[in-house]
Amino acid sequence: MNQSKEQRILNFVLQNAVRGDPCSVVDTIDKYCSQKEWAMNVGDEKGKILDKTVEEANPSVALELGTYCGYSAVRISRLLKTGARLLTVEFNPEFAAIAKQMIEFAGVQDKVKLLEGPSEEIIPQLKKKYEVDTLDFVFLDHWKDRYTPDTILLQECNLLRKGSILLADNIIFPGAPDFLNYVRKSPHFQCTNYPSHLEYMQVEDAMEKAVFLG
Ligand SMILES: CCc1ncnc2c1ncn2[C@@H]1O[C@H](/C=C/CNC(=O)c2cc(-c3ccc(F)cc3)cc(O)c2O)[C@@H](O)[C@H]1O
Ligand SMILES: [Mg+2]
Repeated sequence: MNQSKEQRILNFVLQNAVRGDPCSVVDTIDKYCSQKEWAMNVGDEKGKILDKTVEEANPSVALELGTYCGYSAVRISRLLKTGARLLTVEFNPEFAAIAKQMIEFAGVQDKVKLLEGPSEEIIPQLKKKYEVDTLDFVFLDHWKDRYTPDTILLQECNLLRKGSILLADNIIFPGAPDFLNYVRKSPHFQCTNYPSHLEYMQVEDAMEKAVFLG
């Protein structure tokens, strides 16, 4: 049975990156996906915006929606302070298996907890089952039509606090128009737009930061 693209990405990392070195894992995925096969990792240009936002948030507890191969989970967790943790949600079992191996190879498994299942099921479990009080940082990079319902769900579950930082990928391409509308019109969010480019391409894209005001 021939391999999936995601399996090929993982194999390239296992053969070319440095075990235990998250930066080398991130760089190796970018090398593969820019030179051999495109894949929907946030990439290095938008990744630098992600880095800056994570550093601004300096989170104790971070959430990622849409793990995929684990590129941004490795990218985020490499910046976390001692004792801080990232919860990342992925409902495709094949992708979750790839991401788990990617996270372990990078050596960040003690900082990252991969939660398998749909976000609308996982989010309501975060407080009781995963001992979350509130989230300091949320990275939205899953199906674009889920950004808004999940942002509403996070509020309904009391998972956001004054100053919680949400960062959403793909505001322009593929686009998340209803999310943009929702957060920009809401009195509960202070929004900032970060123009960039689609990963590995010269196509316009952007990220949106939405700070919860309580
Ligand atoms: C049910 C809620 C829910 N719960 C848990 N996991 C969920 C989930 N919904 C989705 N997932 C997982 O998240 C990942 C999906 C991510 C979706 N991302 C894009 O579609 C995207 C596309 C382009 C692009 C495509 C084609 C182009 F031509 C150009 C650009 C670029 C980008 O950066 C992109 O992020 C997968 O692992 C899903 O299994
Ligand atoms: Mg994306």
